[in-house]
Amino acid sequence: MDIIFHHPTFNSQQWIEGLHQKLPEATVRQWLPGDNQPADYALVWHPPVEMLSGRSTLKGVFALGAGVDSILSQLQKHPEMLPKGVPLFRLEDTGMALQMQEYAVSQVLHWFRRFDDYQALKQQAKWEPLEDYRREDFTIGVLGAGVLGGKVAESLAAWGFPVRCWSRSKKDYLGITSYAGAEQLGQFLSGTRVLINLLPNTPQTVGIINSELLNKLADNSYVMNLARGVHLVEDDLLAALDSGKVKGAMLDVFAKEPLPQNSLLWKHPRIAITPHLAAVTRPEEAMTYIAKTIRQIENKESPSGQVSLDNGY
Ligand SMILES: NC(=O)C1=CN([C@@H]2O[C@H](COP(=O)(O)OP(=O)(O)OC[C@H]3O[C@@H](n4cnc5c(N)ncnc54)[C@H](OP(=O)(O)O)[C@@H]3O)[C@@H](O)[C@H]2O)C=CC1
Ligand SMILES: O=C(O)C(=O)CO
Repeated sequence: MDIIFHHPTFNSQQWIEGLHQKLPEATVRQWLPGDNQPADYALVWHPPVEMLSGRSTLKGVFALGAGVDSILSQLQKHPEMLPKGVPLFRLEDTGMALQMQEYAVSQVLHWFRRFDDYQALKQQAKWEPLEDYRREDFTIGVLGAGVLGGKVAESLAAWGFPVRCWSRSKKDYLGITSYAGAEQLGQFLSGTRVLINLLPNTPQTVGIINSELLNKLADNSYVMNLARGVHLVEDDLLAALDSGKVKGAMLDVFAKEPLPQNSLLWKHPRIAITPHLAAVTRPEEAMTYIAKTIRQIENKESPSGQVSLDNGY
């Protein structure tokens, strides 16, 4: 079994050795330009078109992350990159859900305990106890209730917050109110105080966090974008912060990354920024999932994690 690997920044040697340990029967190699030797599986992130094109022997392609938007947008331009019938898999959780939970819970608690206000008061050397926020006024709405959104919603519910989620299909998560489809988006937004985005980037979700959506949130709301920068209309967020509709935002992802030096987002006192690391690929967990999935494919079983090319996620 031959496996080819390409990632622009990961340590290839670590992956080659790690995969070989988990799949001793496999020969794993880093793909380099000009390599058109046969391969059964390809592990990729931002793959060059020539790496995959014309590989009729492939049995599966693995995206080395959770979001497959960059691969699918490349596929649109170069459909020959994925020979018909070759399944594309993505990382489902493999350690990312816990990271997302840490990120979301810590920031929600920061806002709930008004640490943002106390930071501002500190700038003025003001000793001023503020009124507590009440959990019942702090409804959290998670856009996207899949592998990561579902786990984030559950972790916030465990802290006693009222939590709701929005997805394409209805969910049955314990203690979480589920809304589904475009027709229920308005209901989901109404009364939501903290909006957390964990949607995939698809034609239906681009620009979804815009002024129309923000205006439907509760007053003094908060926005956390953990999914993709293209979901958020940055100017609309800035306007909502300046009008007072939105009180604060925490952004991990941006339309342009790295976020340009001259972006107004850097300067806004009520926007916190992290450089796209809400959840990163954990090599050990990812390799365990990939090895297990390859075995399932070889045994003609149906593994989970296959991307629906029709749905775009
Ligand atoms: N910032 C970071 O570091 C990281 C960001 N990400 C981002 O997080 C995203 C989510 O990951 P993950 O949870 O694994 O993805 P999933 O595919 O498991 O979940 C996606 C969710 O979004 C819902 N959804 C998709 N399209 C729509 C729509 N048009 N309307 C309503 N709901 C919709 C799906 O609904 P349904 O369940 O009904 O299908 C599903 O609940 C990734 O695509 C990636 O972009 C991921 C990892 C790290
Ligand atoms: O896995 C993903 O989709 C990511 O965004 C990793 O940072």
